[in-house]
Amino acid sequence: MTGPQSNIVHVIGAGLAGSEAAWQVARSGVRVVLHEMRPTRMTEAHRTDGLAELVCSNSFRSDDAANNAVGLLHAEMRRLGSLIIHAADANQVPAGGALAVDRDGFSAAVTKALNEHPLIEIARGEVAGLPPADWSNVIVATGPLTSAPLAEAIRELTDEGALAFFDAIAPIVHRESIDMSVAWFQSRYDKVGPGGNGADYINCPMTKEQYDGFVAALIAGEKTEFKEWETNTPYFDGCLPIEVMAERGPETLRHGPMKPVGLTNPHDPTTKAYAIVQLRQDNKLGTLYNIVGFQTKLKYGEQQRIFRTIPGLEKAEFARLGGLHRNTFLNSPKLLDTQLRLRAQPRLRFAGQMTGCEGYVESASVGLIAGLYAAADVRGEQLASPPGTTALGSLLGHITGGHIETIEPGTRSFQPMNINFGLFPPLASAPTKKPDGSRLRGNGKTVAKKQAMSARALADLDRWIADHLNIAAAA
Ligand SMILES: Cc1cc2nc3c(=O)[nH]c(=O)nc-3n(C[C@H](O)[C@H](O)[C@H](O)COP(=O)(O)OP(=O)(O)OC[C@H]3O[C@@H](n4cnc5c(N)ncnc54)[C@H](O)[C@@H]3O)c2cc1C
Repeated sequence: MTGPQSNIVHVIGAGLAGSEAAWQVARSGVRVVLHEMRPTRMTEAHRTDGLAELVCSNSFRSDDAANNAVGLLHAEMRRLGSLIIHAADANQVPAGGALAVDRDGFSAAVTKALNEHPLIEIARGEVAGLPPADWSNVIVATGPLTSAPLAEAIRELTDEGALAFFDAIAPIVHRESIDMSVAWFQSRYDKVGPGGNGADYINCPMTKEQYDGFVAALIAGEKTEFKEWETNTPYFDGCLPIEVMAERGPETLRHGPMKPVGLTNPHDPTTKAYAIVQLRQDNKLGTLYNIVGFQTKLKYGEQQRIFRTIPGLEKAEFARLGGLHRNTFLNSPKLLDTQLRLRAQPRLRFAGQMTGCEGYVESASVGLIAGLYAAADVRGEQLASPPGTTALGSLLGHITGGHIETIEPGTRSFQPMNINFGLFPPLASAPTKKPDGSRLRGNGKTVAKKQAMSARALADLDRWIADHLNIAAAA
């Protein structure tokens, strides 16, 4: 493509995020070059040269916009003219309440739409390092398996610890599902760290019998195997899976993440716990807590079964489960501004899983907003961020600032996250009554809360679209 580079957006990577970003840029009337390295170079997981290839499952998860956060994100993306959701809708296969697709039909539809758009040029070839200096408006959407030369160049631009090559994810629990008649708030030795108040952790006590049973369950629990290409990536610096620690000896965890020192159980102050599991606040809202040091390769079902044996977590609801796999992503809350631009080099904007979201839909949604931001830049405008009450806005909030750094210095704690209601700001007043005036109880309350959050999100998104975008919201 010839012409002044300042009028062109370059998108690197035509996966879920890059394809959506390119579509949104072009839809805004701005020219775009979409760079994709396949088929010249493949990632370890992609198999085709199709754009927006789904590397694993064919599901975009729940399509229930009223009760499920990812379903709500689908609805928001439909209102914003998403190519990815449109192609998914057009290539649906039956999957109950989920939006699942025929993967080949889906990828072919995305490829066709991008190929046929007059403002989009598709350039096949790897961007093997930092983009040329005259590319003034770039979206990097190269995904969890970004090719090595580009990943290395980005790492040099940031700093040693700012670009991760591995997820070592500890499970994250919804705060309201923790039984505080068993657990309690306290920091070890009541230490007040930066931003803390001396009672920053939730502690769950264990007796010797409970601890021994827990260690045995970790060792016996079914694990996910590493893929062959993952075994070559180093991950052992300070993020050993909890079951590997358990295998090293029965006392290892009691001297590691489960040490019982510096903590007193206010529910039973005279009894010393044999081991203590700690949970640390994970988002500014205080709605999510991660289980400290519990990164794991246990299968998801096993994690729920075993972690619910921890006193206080019997009814734990998990916002995400633990894991360990190859994933290239930025420490975005530090490195990116609210417009997803790299602070160190603002011509580079990031999108997709590299920003620290997780999942096909989330990656595409971050591509969508990155495309709108980039197109606004070309017009010399700045697009206001979507409201934090929307699914898109709350996900962006998590990526660019909502996550809190750990209160002990040194450990990097930002981890990729699926959209979930824990990322949304609480309602000004939670519903307490049904439409017939009777009181809501138990699960009914949770359902009503989610529905109220979803309704608030869609109303706020429609207002934002009317105020800031030159398109009509499609219901
Ligand atoms: C093995 C694996 C399985 C996963 N399974 C699921 C799942 O089942 N469900 C789910 O919701 N999420 C899954 N994910 C997580 C995530 O949702 C997907 O990886 C998703 O595709 C991320 O979207 P993206 O656009 O950020 O990256 P991608 O869709 O991976 O797109 C990145 C694109 O950039 C290209 N590229 C890379 N480097 C360069 C370069 N230097 N120059 C030019 N092009 C480049 C790649 O070829 C690719 O096409 C999985 C991730 C992995 C790694």
